[in-house]
Amino acid sequence: MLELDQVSKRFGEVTALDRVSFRVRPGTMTGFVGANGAGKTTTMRIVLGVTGADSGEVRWEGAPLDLAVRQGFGYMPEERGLYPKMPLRDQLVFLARLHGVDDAEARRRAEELLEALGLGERAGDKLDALSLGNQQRVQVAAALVHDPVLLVLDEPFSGLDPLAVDAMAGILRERAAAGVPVLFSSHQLELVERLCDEVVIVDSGRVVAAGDAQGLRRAHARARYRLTVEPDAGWLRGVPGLDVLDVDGPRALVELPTLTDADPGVLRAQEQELLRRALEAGTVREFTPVVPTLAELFREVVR
Ligand SMILES: Nc1ncnc2c1ncn2[C@@H]1O[C@H](COP(=O)(O)OP(=O)(O)OP(=O)(O)O)[C@@H](O)[C@H]1O
Repeated sequence: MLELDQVSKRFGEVTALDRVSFRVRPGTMTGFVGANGAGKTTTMRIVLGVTGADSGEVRWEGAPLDLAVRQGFGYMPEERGLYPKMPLRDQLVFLARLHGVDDAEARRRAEELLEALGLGERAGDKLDALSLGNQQRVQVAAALVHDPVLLVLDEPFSGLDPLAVDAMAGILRERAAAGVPVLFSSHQLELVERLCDEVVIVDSGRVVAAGDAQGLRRAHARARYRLTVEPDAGWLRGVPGLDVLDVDGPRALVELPTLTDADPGVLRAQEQELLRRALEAGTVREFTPVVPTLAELFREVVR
């Protein structure tokens, strides 16, 4: 497991990271989200040792990181760092060799990865002869070629078409399923929601929410319900304290004034009161809690 413990970093007057703490567990895909400049790249660079932290600690399996441990990590940096004029196979072999993999094994892995990424036939082509999406696949191959114990990827999905997104997602999922903790940053919240077990949300260098994606969506949002009350749900607009997000004939989407992780007694009382009013107003066909999307959670915690 990777652990960040109170990691802080300043660049002159700018506080890039302010006591950032979170964990990336074995076998999980963790999505790292935050607005531009929130501190994602800086965090990843500190994990990989590209940048040093001012204070705090990063640990792997409970021990502070050193060069040997970092050698075992796989990193896809934001500034894609491969050689445009070098054939794909040669780049991957070279990178694996840098990580201490012997030549025969490096060749075997390079071929296997290129095959798995649908680039087997392009192994002898130069990187700059490939489309952007295919270059991105090679970038991820470069992060994987030494069979890393941890994967850290900065925006691996940016610029990919839907098919390439699926291919990339499949590769990352497979690594996670093999027990590798996977941390990746993305601005595509629907994608993060679809792929991740855990999410970490940063805002201005601080972690504002972290943990199980489903649980966070529930805990950080206001209690929301889909209501269908025949013949018409317009009366909901007159209920004090109720936020009516949408009404369409008998159907409505409403929010109680309470967070879903508030005192369960308070929440239940508000729910019952709403239901009582609905039963008075007509025939209740539907009264269902609605879990907000990750994008909605993001807007709620990043203000
Ligand atoms: N080398 C540097 N020198 C000065 N300031 C820096 C440097 N690197 C990052 N910063 C600043 O630190 C803050 C965090 O930047 P960082 O690149 O980590 O954000 P990010 O979340 O990755 O953003 P994006 O989504 O735009 O990639 C920003 O205010 C940025 O301007």
